[in-house]
Parts: sequence; structure tokens; C-alpha cells
Amino acid sequence: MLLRFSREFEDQLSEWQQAKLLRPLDIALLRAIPQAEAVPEPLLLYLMLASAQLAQGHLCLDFAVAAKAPLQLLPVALRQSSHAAKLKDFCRQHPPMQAASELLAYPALVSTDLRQASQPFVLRANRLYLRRYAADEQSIADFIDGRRQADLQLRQQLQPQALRQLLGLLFPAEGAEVNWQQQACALAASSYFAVITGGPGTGKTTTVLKLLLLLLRQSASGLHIVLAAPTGKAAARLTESLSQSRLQLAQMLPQLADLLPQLPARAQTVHRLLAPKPDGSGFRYHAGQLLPVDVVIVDEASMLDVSLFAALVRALPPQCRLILLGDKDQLASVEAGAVLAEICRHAEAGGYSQHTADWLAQLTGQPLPAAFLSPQPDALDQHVVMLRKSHRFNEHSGIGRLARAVNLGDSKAGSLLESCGTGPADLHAVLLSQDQLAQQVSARIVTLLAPYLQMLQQPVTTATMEAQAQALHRQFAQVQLLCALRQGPAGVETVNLALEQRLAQLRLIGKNSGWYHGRPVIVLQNDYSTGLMNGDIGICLAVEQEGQPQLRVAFLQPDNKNHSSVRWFLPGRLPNLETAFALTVHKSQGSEFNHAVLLLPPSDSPVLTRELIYTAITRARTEFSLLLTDWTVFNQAVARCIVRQGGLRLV
Ligand SMILES: Nc1ncnc2c1ncn2[C@@H]1O[C@H](COP(=O)(O)OP(=O)(O)OP(=O)(O)O)[C@@H](O)[C@H]1O
Repeated sequence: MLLRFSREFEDQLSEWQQAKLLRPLDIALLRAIPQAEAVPEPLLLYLMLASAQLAQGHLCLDFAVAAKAPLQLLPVALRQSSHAAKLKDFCRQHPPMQAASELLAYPALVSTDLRQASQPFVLRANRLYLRRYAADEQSIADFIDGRRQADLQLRQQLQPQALRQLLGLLFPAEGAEVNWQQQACALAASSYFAVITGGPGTGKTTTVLKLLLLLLRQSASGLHIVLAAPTGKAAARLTESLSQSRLQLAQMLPQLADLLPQLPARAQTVHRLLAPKPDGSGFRYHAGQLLPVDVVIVDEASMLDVSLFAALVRALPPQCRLILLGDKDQLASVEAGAVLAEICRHAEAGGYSQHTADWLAQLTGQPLPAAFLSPQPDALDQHVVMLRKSHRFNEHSGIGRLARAVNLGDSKAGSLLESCGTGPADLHAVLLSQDQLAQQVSARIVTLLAPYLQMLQQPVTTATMEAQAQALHRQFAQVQLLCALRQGPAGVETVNLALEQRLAQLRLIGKNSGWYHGRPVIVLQNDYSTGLMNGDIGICLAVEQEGQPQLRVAFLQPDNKNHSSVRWFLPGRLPNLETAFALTVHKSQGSEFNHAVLLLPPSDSPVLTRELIYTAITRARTEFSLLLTDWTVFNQAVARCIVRQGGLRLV
């Protein structure tokens, strides 16, 4: 039975829903809980607001934040709206901290002890959670805590001298500067849980491969190692990057080359590792059925949402190591929580205890500078090492400098781009007018895509289809247009449509809707029947068969020999997908392009954040372009950080 509330309260709810202060889902949730009937209406509204926080990526409603700044409970776009006053008035009339204590009078609905019972809400340290998210956060905190205890024993068993020798072999001395890769390897080699964070090209993959060689050398009976990533695209890129790094390591470290065959050749998605049950009721591996693994490496961990992370740690056996790799400054997952960013909150400063610093110095022979030590060390910081030197972008690289400036929220970041022509050669900015924006963008992108479009003019035959698909994929990945938004005049949908129309007008594609020769597509969900993963890119080609063109879609699948093979599909067999001439920045995470072109919308939006701009810039290998109509939009985005409420550091 669904609850009906008093007439006045129902009216208030529909007003709040219309004002977008609540979602229909937030209201429906409380209607479905019989115990809610006894709760006074203001408290019910707080419970609904706690559920509404998830839409903004927060794990909980923080009453302390609500008391200090009630508008923080709203998406940025709504904070200026006339409706925001409703929320302010509500918080004034029903003070949040008082509501937090009043909620305790309803133990059938709200519990303070997660382990005790199964109430739908959990209140801890003035944070109100839906039970599931409190449980996820608790699982992660328990996992990290458990691993920390186990580390004490592990370090007693290790032989520092032997480790030091291996670390010396893996990281030959380079000078007086701290070798953070070596520090990361030393920490991870002596921990059951470690996080290696760093910007693009700082050597995360290289470091973790060296770590695996070290662990393999130390293991008497071999190790079951698994490499995973949150998306299929990121897993494919990790597979590719692994095969390149293996070749380099084989040359650099001939003494350890015999161990290379023991390294996994492929990475998989975290979902696939946990094996979803066919009926969608969870995973085959969980706390009651642990994964048979010794070491799990998860790359692009910024994209891990709290629920997937919790599901993973619950399924790990006690003696299994978990090593997370990722760039803490990138966009977090669209789902709730920002686990990597939260764990790495103090990574820049280090925050090491004297004990950690002494241990690392013993293993590496390199003492950490005092600036990285903290007099009041936080336990979580002892698991994290940040790699600080980019081996891809040197100090003269415009991309590297721009990424750093954006990351620091430096208001001068725009001037690096504005000084086009006189500034760094790898950066470009183009100011467009608002009129016919998508058409102006299309004209520019068609020029950048010229080599790809030219290649498409070659007829594709059954004899040449494989090689042509490979070449077209390589060419298509050279330049990628990234949109900050999905909808609106500069959104992915409008721009893809405008591009298709322009290409059809120029007769560079056969038609501008449905399937056509040359249509690039991106898969929008994992599909285990085809093996295609969310984020995979395909190209539709008309293959001449007995004089008749047949449309087939070519997807690349990296193999373990640093090559790719092509998988062909009939368009009708493919899962949910969309055209990929333009991608959202979110969808581009985990991919890289020689030239990344970011299009900003004409007006500000809460989605435009420092993390989004940074993620777009760091997709670029050799060139980055910004298309915009107004520099204020760029500057406002750089000034806006994503803040997500969660309590991992408090649990
Ligand atoms: N210490 C080093 N000295 C010189 N080159 C290095 C060093 N570490 C890594 N590299 C090189 O820098 C490049 C990037 O390294 P790697 O792929 O390990 O970085 P990453 O942080 O994993 O990058 P991504 O941002 O792509 O995930 C590789 O070509 C690698 O060989």
C-alpha cells in the first residue's frame, strides 16, 4: 500500500517537485515505507531530501552543511532560482540539527547502527543516508581498516633488504629528486591496499607492472593477478598500454624478463570480474563466494562508484591485495560517491606519518622530504602515493601547463589558451558566435576529419575490409570532438545531428540518419551477448559483397600482442548506441586522442566544472582545442569544483 500524506503536505510535495527540489523518486520512496506514516511532515521532507542528494552524487544529507548553507543541498543551477527560497525558509523553520536529533525518535525508520537492523535510513555523525549507501561506505571503510591491520603483520614478515634490492633494480637511481614511482612501488609492495594516483603519463601503468614483477619474484608459488577497469573502453586501453609497457620492460629489465609471461595479457571490466547474475540480482562473487585472486589492480579508479567499489571489496579474499590506479582530479563516476577523490584528498601534501616515512626510506634508501610528513597523520593517507612527474608532457608542453593551471583553479588558465598564435603550439582556442553554433562547429570538425572522410571514399571489399577497418579506426581516433553537455545548442545531440547534415550536404556520407557508410558509433551499455562494452567505438562500413553493399559495423578488439583484431556486427544486432562524431566528456573518460577538441556551451551550467575541463584536456595527447562563445563560461567552470558529501574519512 502506498502512503498518502495530508492534503497540505501533498500540495507542498507537488510544489517542491515542480520546483525540482525533489524528484518523483524521492517522494515515491517514502510513500512505499509504511513506517513513514508516523513521522511528522518536516522530518519526512528531510528524509526525501536525503534521497534527493544522490542525484547530485552525494552519498548522504549532511545536516551540518544544511544548517550552515541550506542551498548546498540543491544542484548549483537551482541555487539562484526563486524556488531556492522555499528550501531556505524550510530550513529556517525546521533547523536541520534539531531535525537530526528528532529523527532518532523513529527507530523503525532511522537507525544509528548500521549493523543492528534493517531500517531504510541510517543517521551517523549528523549524516543521513539511505541504508544501502551507508552500508557501501562502511564496507569500504572496513576493508581499508582490515587491510591496514594485516599490513602490520605483512611488514613483519617481509625482508626489507631483499625488497630494497629489487626496488633498486626496478628503479635505478636518477638523482636527488624523490622518485615517487619507486615510493609507490615500495608502499604497494608492503600493503594489502594501495592507491597510486597521478596525472596523465606520470607512469601509473609502468609502476604497477614493475610492482607485479616484484611481487612475482617474491612469490614462491605464483600469483593469480587480475587487471580491471570500470569501463570496457578503459579496460581495452589498459590492455593496449600493458602490451606496450611489457615490451619496454623486457628490454629494460632482462633479469626479470622470465616473469613477464606470468603477467596477465588482458584487462577486464570490474563488472565482468564480479560476474553479474543473468537475472540482474547482484554478482556471482560476493562476501559469501570470494574471488579466487591474489592481486587485483583497478585502473581509472576515479570512475568507480561507491556501490561497485563496495561490491568489489566484499568479494576479495582476506589475503588479496587491491591496488587502485587513477587520476584523482578527473571526473568522478556519474553515480553517487567519489571514492578515489575522497581517498586521495590529501595526496598532494602526502600527509605521511613518521612511521610510514621511515618504512619507505628503509625500502627505497630515499628519505621523504619533511614537507610530505604530517604531525597528525590520517590513516587513509598512509595508503596513497601520488606520482608527480609527467613523462608525456614536459614543462614546456602547453597541454601539461594548461591541465595543471585548470587543476589549481588558476584564473589565468584561460590566458594560456587566449594567447593562441603566440602561446604554446599544442593549444588552440576559437571564439565562435552564438548564432548557428552547431553549424559553425560542424564546419570546423569536417575540416579536421578530412583524412578520415577521404579514406571513406575508398570502396570496401571483402578482401580489404579488415585492413580498411583498422586504418579507419586509427584515423578516426586522431581527432575527437568532446561536448560538455548532452543537450542544448552545444550538446552532443545537436552537434552530431548538425555534423551529419553537413556531411550529407557535402555528399561525404550517403544519408544523415540511421545507419550509413562511415557512421562512427559509441556503445552506451555493457552487452555480454555481443561482448561489447559501454564506451566501445564502432565504425559502420558498406562492404561490397557480390556487387551489393552490405552495412557492417567494425569494432576493434585489442589482442595481447599489441595489435587489434576487428569484430564485425550487423547493425541490427548491436546494443543501445549513438553516433560518435561528438562525445560527451563523461563518455570520453578512459580514452585518449591525438587532438581533443572541447566545445563549451554559450552559457554557464552546473555541469561545467574544473574536473570536467581537466578531464577533457587530459584526453589530448598532442593537441588540445577549445571552441567557445564566451570566456566567462570557461572561467566559471574552472572556478567550480565538484564537492560530494560522503563520510569515508569519518567512518
Ligand atoms: N620513470 C620513467 N622514465 C621515463 N619514461 C617513463 C617513466 N615512467 C613512465 N615512462 C613513460 O611514460 C609514458 C607514460 O607512462 P605510463 O603509461 O606508465 O603512464 P600512465 O600514468 O599510466 O599514463 P595514462 O595517463 O595514459 O594512464 C610511457 O611511454 C612510459 O614508458
